[in-house]
Amino acid sequence: MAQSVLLTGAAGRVGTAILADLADEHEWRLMDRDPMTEDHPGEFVVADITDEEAVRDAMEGIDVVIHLAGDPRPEAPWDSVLTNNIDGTQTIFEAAVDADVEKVVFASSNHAVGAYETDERTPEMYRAHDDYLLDGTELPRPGNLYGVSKAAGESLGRYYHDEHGLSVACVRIGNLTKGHPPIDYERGQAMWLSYRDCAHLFDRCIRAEYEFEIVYGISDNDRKYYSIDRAKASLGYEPQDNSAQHD
Ligand SMILES: NC(=O)C1=CN([C@@H]2O[C@H](COP(=O)(O)OP(=O)(O)OC[C@H]3O[C@@H](n4cnc5c(N)ncnc54)[C@H](O)[C@@H]3O)[C@@H](O)[C@H]2O)C=CC1
Ligand SMILES: O=C1O[C@H](COP(=O)(O)O)[C@@H](O)[C@H](O)[C@H]1O
Repeated sequence: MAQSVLLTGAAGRVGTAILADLADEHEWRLMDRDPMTEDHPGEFVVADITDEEAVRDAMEGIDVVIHLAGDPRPEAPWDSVLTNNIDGTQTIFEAAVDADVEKVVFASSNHAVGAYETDERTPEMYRAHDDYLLDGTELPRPGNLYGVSKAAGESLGRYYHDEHGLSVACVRIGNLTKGHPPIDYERGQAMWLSYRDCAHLFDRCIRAEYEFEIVYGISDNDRKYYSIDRAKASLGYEPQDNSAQHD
């Protein structure tokens, strides 16, 4: 059944990947502080996620929120991630609860756990023969302030689930690259997320039933150091791509 979905950060890369495959699958309300130049489904709201009134208006009649908007730069400074990623995400969760939204899907990141990639483990952990695997049950271990902001977003999700009953899925997205895995970048190949697997994974987050989940968002790469078992079991994720097919 088509659901009414609010997609924040719709004009960005992840939003573009989602809409490329799912434009006709759901009823979309798109939100971004930058207007979208290309054709898009549904209505488009130009607003900043830190504008509480605009967010509350955009939340009306929505079943599911996919929250992508934020500063995506691993090197982003604290004032930006505090405003856009932490404060903005809290505004989204609070408004979602007040509007009786059923599910919020939060775009977390590999950088929430980046510091597990120690000098002792790398680069071996990026290779197919290495069996080191994070599965989503480990504690956050950010390697930068951007990663701290993503760990904070996951904690906000846990809180809004436990205290307010919201269904929350946090997707620790790997490296979304269009067409092919990153070239000459072993780490990026290990956490590659193809555009079609990205759209499929977020579609599963819209459709599946869950309480609170943290899953890794990568394709079924031979090199992987993130398990996709939880995404398969709790969401029904069935990725089709593998960076090894592009070697
Ligand atoms: N692209 C990737 O490989 C990965 C992305 N992510 C996360 O996924 C989300 C989307 O990332 P991308 O699409 O790659 O980034 P992007 O920069 O291409 O898109 C982000 C969009 O959010 C909008 N935005 C930013 N701050 C906003 C605000 N305060 N209010 C309203 N709109 C705002 C921007 O205008 C932009 O269109 C981000 O939260 C990022 O941290 C996480 C891991 C990997
Ligand atoms: O969270 C993110 O991760 C991806 C991949 O990280 P990188 O360290 O391999 O660049 C990054 O491209 C993206 O911008 C960021 O939001």
